[in-house]
Amino acid sequence: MSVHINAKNGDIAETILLPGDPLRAKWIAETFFENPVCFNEVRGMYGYTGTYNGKQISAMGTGMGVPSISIYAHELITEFGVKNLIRVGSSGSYQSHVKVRDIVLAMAASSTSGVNELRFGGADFAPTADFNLFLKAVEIAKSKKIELKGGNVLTSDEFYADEFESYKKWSKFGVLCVEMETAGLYTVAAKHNVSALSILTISDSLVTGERTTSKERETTFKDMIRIALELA
Ligand SMILES: O=P(O)(O)O[C@H]1O[C@H](CO)[C@@H](O)[C@H]1O
Ligand SMILES: O=c1cc[nH]c(=O)[nH]1
Repeated sequence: MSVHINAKNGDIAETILLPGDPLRAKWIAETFFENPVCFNEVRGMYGYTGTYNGKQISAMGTGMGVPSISIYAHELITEFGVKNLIRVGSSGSYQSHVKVRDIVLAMAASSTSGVNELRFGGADFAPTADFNLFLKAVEIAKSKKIELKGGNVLTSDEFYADEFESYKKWSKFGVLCVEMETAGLYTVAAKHNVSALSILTISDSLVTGERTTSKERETTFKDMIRIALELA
């Protein structure tokens, strides 16, 4: 048992899927896992372990933002021995060629979060995906004929930016989309020498203003989850 996770040693698999929304973790477990068992309800941050194709696998919510995912990633790694942390999140597009419902693999995460500036005394740290998980995700997607995009994403500390137009600077430098956790996840994984990958589904576009309905999101999220499940 750790400060925020009420589980015993062995309750959590080496590979865990990490959506921001704890109800998405419950949905993943109930939809895709065989024999899902809930290991955490502390703060309503549901965590489940089951099997998929005979392999043990877990899913747990992380909450929103770098501090929240950093707490859960730290405890999962240091207290429960988790080795592969796969974020399965939603994201807003910054590019006209990145369409609503597309799936993006975050190769790296730029950030407006101050955590790494503090940690590295003002110097930059480039949070990056685990190369092997990235390659494996590409192969899985190919075999399932699921199209992917890959590149730099922005991990923002703001969901409601003061200046909407500020996204255009990132867009100009090729950043594909915005979300709120990947830079934190990749940094904590790097610190503890374990593997992490963020798979993101585009839920809305800052360029066109388009948004998916919750029903459409469920279907497209399924493709992202089908890739993530096979990374175990
Ligand atoms: O859908 P999730 O995984 O929560 O991800 C995105 O959605 C939340 C904002 O609505 C932020 O957590 C952002 O990163
Ligand atoms: O963090 C997020 C997630 C989806 N869409 C956004 O605009 N931001």
